[in-house]
Amino acid sequence: MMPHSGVVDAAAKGVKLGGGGGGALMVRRVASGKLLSASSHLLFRATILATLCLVCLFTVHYPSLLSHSFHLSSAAAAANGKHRAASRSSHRSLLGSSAAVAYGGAAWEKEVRRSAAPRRDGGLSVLVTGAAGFVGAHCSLALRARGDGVVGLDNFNSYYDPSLKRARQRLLASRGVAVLDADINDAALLERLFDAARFTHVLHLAAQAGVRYAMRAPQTYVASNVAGLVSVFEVAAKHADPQPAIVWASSSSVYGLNTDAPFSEEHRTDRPASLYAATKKAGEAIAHAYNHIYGLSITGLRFFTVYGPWGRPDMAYFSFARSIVAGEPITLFRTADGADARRDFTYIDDVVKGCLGALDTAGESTGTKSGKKRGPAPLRVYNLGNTSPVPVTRMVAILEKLLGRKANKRVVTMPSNGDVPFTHANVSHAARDFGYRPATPLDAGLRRFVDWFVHYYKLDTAKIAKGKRKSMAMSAAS
Ligand SMILES: O=C(O)[C@H]1O[C@H](OP(=O)(O)OP(=O)(O)OC[C@H]2O[C@@H](n3ccc(=O)[nH]c3=O)[C@H](O)[C@@H]2O)[C@H](O)[C@@H](O)[C@H]1O
Repeated sequence: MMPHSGVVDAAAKGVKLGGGGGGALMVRRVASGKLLSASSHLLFRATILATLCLVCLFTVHYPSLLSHSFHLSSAAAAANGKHRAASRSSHRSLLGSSAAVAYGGAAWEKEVRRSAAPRRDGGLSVLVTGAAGFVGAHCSLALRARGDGVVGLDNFNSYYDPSLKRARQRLLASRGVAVLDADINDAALLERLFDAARFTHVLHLAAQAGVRYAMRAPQTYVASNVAGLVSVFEVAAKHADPQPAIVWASSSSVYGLNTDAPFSEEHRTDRPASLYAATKKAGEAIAHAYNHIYGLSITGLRFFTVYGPWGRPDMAYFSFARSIVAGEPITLFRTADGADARRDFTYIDDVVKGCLGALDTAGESTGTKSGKKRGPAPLRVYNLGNTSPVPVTRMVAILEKLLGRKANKRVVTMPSNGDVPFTHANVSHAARDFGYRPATPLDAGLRRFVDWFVHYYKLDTAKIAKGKRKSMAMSAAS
C-alpha cells in the first residue's frame, strides 16, 4: 500500500512545514491529518472494491475478449452470400454467445488445420501475415489456386479503410482461405497457430506501410515493422516444430539516399530517408541475427511501389484516381531542381510471381526449437521491381485517359518528409534464382486497376467524363 502511505507522509510533512502558527492550530492540524488519513484509507478500499466489481462484471459479459477468442470468417457463409449473418454472429461472439470460437479451442484448431492443409502432393502450408492487405490477399489467392494450404492473419487496423480489408477477407473466405483477426505481436496466438498446424513457410507481409505517414505516427512503425517482425521470428525459431522458412516484405525504400542506379542488392542501404525505410532496414539486420543464431531460412523481398486491383488507397495512384473522379485537386511533388519524381511502379501479378518464386526456392531452416542448429541456413534478399521507372506525371496522364477526365494538378517542391526522387530496380538476382521477370507495363497495369476501381466503387465512367462529381464517400460493391 505504498501510494497510500505516501499520501499520509505528504500530509504530515505539510503540517510540519506549515507549523509556525501556535499549539492549538498544530493540534487541529494533526487531528485533521488523522481524519484525512482515515478517510483516504476508506476511499482507497472503496476504490479497490469497485474495481473488483467492474472486473467481475466485464468477465461475465465479455469473456471472449478476455480469453482472446475471436470469430473465424466462415468460408461457407461467405461463399453462399451470408456475410451479413456471419458479421452478426461475429458481433454476438463478442457478447459471449456459443458462436464464439475461442482460439486454441477444438473448432478453431479444426478450421486452422482445414485452411492450412495443401490440396496437392508436395504443396506448401503457408501462414500469411497481413493476408487482408493488398499483396497478402493476392498472394494468398495465388497460393490457394495452385493447391497450397493457406492460413491468413490480419489485425484489420484503420490505417486505411478497413472495409476494403474486410472485402478482401470475404473474397479469400469464398476460396477457402481463413483470415483470422489477430495481431502479429500476440505471441500466444502465434504459438497456438503453430501448435495447430505444421506450416512449412511463413509469408510475412503484415507491416505499417507508407513512407510519409511515418512522420505522423512513428511508433506504429516500430510496433509493426520491428517488434512485430521479432515476434514472428521468435515463434518460428523457438516454438515451431519443424521451423518454417520465412519470406518477408522489405522495401525499395532501404536504398534511401543511394544514387547509383539501377538499385542493386549490392548497393549501400545504410542511408534511409524515412523512418519507414529505417524500420525495414532494421528488419533486414534482425533477419541476419535470427538466421545466424537460430538457423532460420529467411528471404527479404524489396518491393518497388506495388500497384493494381484491390490496392492500397493511401498510395498515390489510388488516391489520385479518387481525386480525379471527385474533381478534387492532386498535389504532385517535383525535386528541388524541377525534375518529376519517378517510380519503378510494379504490377501486383508480377510481385505475386516473385513472392511465390521466393517461397518455392527458400530452402529449409536448419535449427530446432531446442536451440540446436544443423548448419547455416539460407539468408537472401531480392529486389522485386519493374526495371523501368516512370515519371509520376506520366502515371497521372494514364489515369486521366483511363478515367476520361483531367486531373486538377498542383505542383509543389517535394517536402522533406522521407520521399525519394526516384527508384529503379535491378532484378537480375531474382531472375537468376527463381525466374522473376516483370511483364506488365504501367499503362496495362493501370488499365486493370481502373477496371477494378470503377467496378468496386460502382462508378459511372460516362458521368465522370462529363465532369459530374462523384462523392468521396464512394460506396463499395461487396
Ligand atoms: O517501394 C516501396 O518500398 C514503397 O512504395 C510505396 O511508396 P512510394 O513509392 O512513395 O509510393 P506512393 O506513396 O504511392 O508515391 C508514389 C509517387 O507519387 C509521389 N506523390 C505521392 C503523393 C502525393 O501526394 N504526390 C506525389 O507526387 C511520390 O513522390 C512518389 O514519387 C509504398 O507506399 C510504400 O509503403 C513502400 O512499399
